[in-house]
Amino acid sequence: MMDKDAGKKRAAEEAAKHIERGMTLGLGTGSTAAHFVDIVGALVADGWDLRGVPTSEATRAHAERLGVSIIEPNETTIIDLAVDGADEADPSLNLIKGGGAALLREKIIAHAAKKFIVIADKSKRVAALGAFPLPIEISPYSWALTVAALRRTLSENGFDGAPLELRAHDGAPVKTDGGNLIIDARLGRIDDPAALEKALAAIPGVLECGLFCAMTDMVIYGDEDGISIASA
Ligand SMILES: O=C[C@H](O)[C@H](O)[C@H](O)COP(=O)(O)O
Repeated sequence: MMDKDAGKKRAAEEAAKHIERGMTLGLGTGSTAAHFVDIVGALVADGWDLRGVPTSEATRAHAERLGVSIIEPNETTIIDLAVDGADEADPSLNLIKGGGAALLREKIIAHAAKKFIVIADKSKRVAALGAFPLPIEISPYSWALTVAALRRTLSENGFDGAPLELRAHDGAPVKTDGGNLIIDARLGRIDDPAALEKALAAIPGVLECGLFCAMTDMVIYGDEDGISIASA
């Protein structure tokens, strides 16, 4: 059986080749991005001048433990390189993200970065997005109204009756770092992710969805035997 963690680590090592001294780095969230944060920490320990903009409180704590200087998102408008994991990636480099509930901050940072590299073990590579339930971050204010609007928009986009679940842990709704809620939408195959991303973004109360379309410069997949790269 493939050791997924070895693939994640290899992909992170390959992405680290794009780091240059003096860079401000967008630091992603999740088990794959954590390998990249480890490498950034090792470079800083070696004396490299690097700064990190974290996409979650978990990543902030991890980077701080390693001595990486943290830049608040409001303190810079320049992010040289952002590196993050993904839950699925298709051949056009469209992604589903948000399995770890960090999608809103991740998307802000990925969009702002001059270069956005995704790192993943090979199990994340899919022919079409959608087997992974689509995370949708919504405001807790009047969330029932937002979910009703979400159902209408999904129906108009060919996903009539798709099961929607409020993400919960130990019986309580999961709150994102920004205090929002996550709806996981079981859509099945998404033929036009860009159109769906746009439609979902138009719903008041939807803060972001986990579709990241036309944003990724490169996906680096790793497995035990090596890496493969898909570029835009
Ligand atoms: O919200 C979480 C992020 O989008 C993660 O990057 C994504 O879920 C992948 O996580 P992992 O690398 O742990 O599979």
